[in-house]
Amino acid sequence: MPTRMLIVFNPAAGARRRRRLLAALDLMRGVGLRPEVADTARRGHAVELARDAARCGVPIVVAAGGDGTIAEVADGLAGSDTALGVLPLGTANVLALELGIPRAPAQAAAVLAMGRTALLHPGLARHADGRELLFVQMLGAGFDAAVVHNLSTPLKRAIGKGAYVWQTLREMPRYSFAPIRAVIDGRVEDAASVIVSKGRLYAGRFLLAPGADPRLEGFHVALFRDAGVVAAMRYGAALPLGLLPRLRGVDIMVGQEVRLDGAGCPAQADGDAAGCLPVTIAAAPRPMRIVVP
Ligand SMILES: Nc1ncnc2c1ncn2[C@@H]1O[C@H](COP(=O)(O)OP(=O)(O)OP(=O)(O)O)[C@@H](O)[C@H]1O
Repeated sequence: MPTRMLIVFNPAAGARRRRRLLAALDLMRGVGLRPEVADTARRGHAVELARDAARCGVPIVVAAGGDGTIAEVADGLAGSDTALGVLPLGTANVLALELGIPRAPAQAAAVLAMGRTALLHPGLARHADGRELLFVQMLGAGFDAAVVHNLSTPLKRAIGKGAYVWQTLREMPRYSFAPIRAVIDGRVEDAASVIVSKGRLYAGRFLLAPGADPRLEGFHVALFRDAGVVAAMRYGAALPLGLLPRLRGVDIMVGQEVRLDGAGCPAQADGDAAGCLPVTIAAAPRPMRIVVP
């Protein structure tokens, strides 16, 4: 009996991604899978689609998109026995890179057909109004979140990662660099920006937190101590060179529970805007299974 599988796809992501999805679907059918596709109609819809599929006992729900879509599908599957699959069709695909999930449709389909799973430990951010947000890769507060909040989606669809570079250059002269207070398992730390990471990588293949692994519990918290344009330029230049974790003014701490405070400071989770501080971050109540190579 072929394995049932729901593929959750964001049609707003463009015709090129639809073509890559169709190629993957053909290959999946060829290796005995029975994929059904559900298109999202709006932001947040992937949570509902995944939750409904899990209630119906679908064994695997595949997020066909980037980290934002993966986080929404993971949110919908939380607490169920349905495994999360990934077809990396996003702009940065950080979780897929982290776990070695291939981008090419043929190889990605083969991974789903094998169905080997690992445990994934998502993070859960709680806002002051009680709203909760699940994330699989990272939550950023401060400068990188300002970039995400003000990023133009049409530009991102048109030029991909270049849109982040463009927006970073636009934010540098105008971002306020308001101070952030991080409380990591009770230790108080001050920073200009903070990234609470589940994984090693950031913004693609760039090294942020050596030793971090989304298959393990806990968080690596990168504290960017220095404020201002010059510091932001140093951090931005060190990232693609792989030097960020060793850079003066960057400290990485490990913890299980993180509280971030900073009046009006923007937050982003898995590359999507996630309101403002304060937030409290802890492990999601239950780990989940993810299909891996
Ligand atoms: N039908 C839709 N219309 C508008 N937005 C949607 C729709 N479906 C999903 N979205 C939103 O689009 C966001 C971005 O999608 P996704 O993360 O898959 O691609 P990406 O941003 O290009 O990839 P990456 O996270 O790797 O940069 C998702 O977080 C989701 O909330």
